[in-house]
Amino acid sequence: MAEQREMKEKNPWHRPVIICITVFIAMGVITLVAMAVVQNKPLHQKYKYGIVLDAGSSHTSVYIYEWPAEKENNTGMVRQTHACNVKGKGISSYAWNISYAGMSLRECMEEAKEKIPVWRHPETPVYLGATAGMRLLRMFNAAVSDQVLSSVERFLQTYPFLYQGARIISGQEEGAYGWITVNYLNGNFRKALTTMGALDLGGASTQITFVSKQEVESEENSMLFRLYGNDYHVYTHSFLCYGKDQALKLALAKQLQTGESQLRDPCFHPGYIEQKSLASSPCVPETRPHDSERTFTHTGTGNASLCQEVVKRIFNFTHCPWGRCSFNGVFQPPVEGQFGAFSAFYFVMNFLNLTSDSLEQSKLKMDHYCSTPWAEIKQRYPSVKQKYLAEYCFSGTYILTLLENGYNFTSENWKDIQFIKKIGDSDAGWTLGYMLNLTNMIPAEAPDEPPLPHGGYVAIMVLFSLFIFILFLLAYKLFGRPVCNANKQII
Ligand SMILES: O=c1[nH]cnc2c1ncn2[C@@H]1O[C@H](COP(=O)(O)OP(=O)(O)O)[C@@H](O)[C@H]1O
Ligand SMILES: [Ca+2]
Repeated sequence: MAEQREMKEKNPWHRPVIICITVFIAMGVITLVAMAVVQNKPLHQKYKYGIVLDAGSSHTSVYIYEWPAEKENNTGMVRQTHACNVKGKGISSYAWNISYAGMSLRECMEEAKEKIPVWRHPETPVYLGATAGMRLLRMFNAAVSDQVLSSVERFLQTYPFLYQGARIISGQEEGAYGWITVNYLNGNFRKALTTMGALDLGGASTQITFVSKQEVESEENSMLFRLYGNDYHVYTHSFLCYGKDQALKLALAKQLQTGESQLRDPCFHPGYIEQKSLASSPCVPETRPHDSERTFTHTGTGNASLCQEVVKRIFNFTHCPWGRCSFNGVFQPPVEGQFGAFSAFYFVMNFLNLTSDSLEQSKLKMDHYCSTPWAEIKQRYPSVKQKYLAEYCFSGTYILTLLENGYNFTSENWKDIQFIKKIGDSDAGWTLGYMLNLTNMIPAEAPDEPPLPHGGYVAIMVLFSLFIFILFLLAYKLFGRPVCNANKQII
């Protein structure tokens, strides 16, 4: 007994002070590793900002984007933090009131000044891109469209941001940047996944953009992007005058061709009656000289199938100089894959509750909706803007016709169209893609990334420290006593 006690006392592992020291060392290792790892993380995320103004035909929106400053070239980092709708109409409507075009942006730009930290103002880029409304104005009167752009330019330059220009973007750019936006936000580039097509419906133009495995026969519809180490052969087309507001003008002009002053229109609800005039625009050329403002009485008859016949007449399906066409002699390969349909595609289909219906169900619902009397519609939706409300029967029918007869979607692939407004926090639209491109934020080649994300690295370090600690304990249990026993045998 006395020998045993002596042995225990000689074995240092049996002393409580040594046990305590071991535990403290192990805990110290864990704490040190954890602290070193946490300390390596940047102190706090510093954000950078960018502002893009979408000067559309119907109105202007101001978008603010932010991204972590040290992750500028990592794709998937940019997100929309704020959107502001400019009151009033689009900048092209200031053609005869030019000095107010810039001033109209004041409220939203003041908001941007408040939302972005002051110290970031001088390095925050501001871009303005104008779309089909300004394209039409330029066709109508190039000098006036230049003056409108100068007015907004002068105004934007009074702000403390880094002004990067105001210009009319091409239809090709509008389509391509919309496609970049939806695929960037869905993380498709980073993961080298198959991409999603983009369908954008505005007031004055509409865009279709998707990756096609088939050859793109017409050069003007073909774009090549190298993003994140992958090549994308993209088909894109923008139809000027086929946004929903100009398409309505085309449909009215077609029906007014007979020269009557009374128009009985199946695309408007029964009981709808308004005095209107149809001003000539580059989309609706004057059919008769000296007849630039045709006034007429517009009455609704509410019949969706007849409306579809009217809408079909604004497309030319017979002339096609290529292997295959969408309409108006424009080449289009067969649609393939998933599509995101945004802006007015979403507003209209969402209002009509058609975002998750089949093509057949959508047509049946449109029959019912269009034949509902105007008085009942107004009563049912008292808070909806009357201009939108009056036009939803036309707009819904136009969308179904454009997608089915124009782009050749079928009952089978209708489910591949997702009507979307936002992806995460960011609106689907061309603006984000535009900014990503101009700031070179999507690299052509994939940058080298650390093998582990920061969180995973911390977890592994802590687990390893724990593992070492447990090994210490085990070693004590296993080797502490046997040493005594061995000594006993020798004795
Ligand atoms: O809440 C809504 N309901 C229906 N249509 C809407 C709503 N908000 C916007 N819109 C429509 O979306 C379209 C937006 O077009 P935009 O102004 O972007 O023209 P653009 O892209 O052809 O230049 C317009 O036709 C506008 O009337
Ligand atoms: Ca638009």
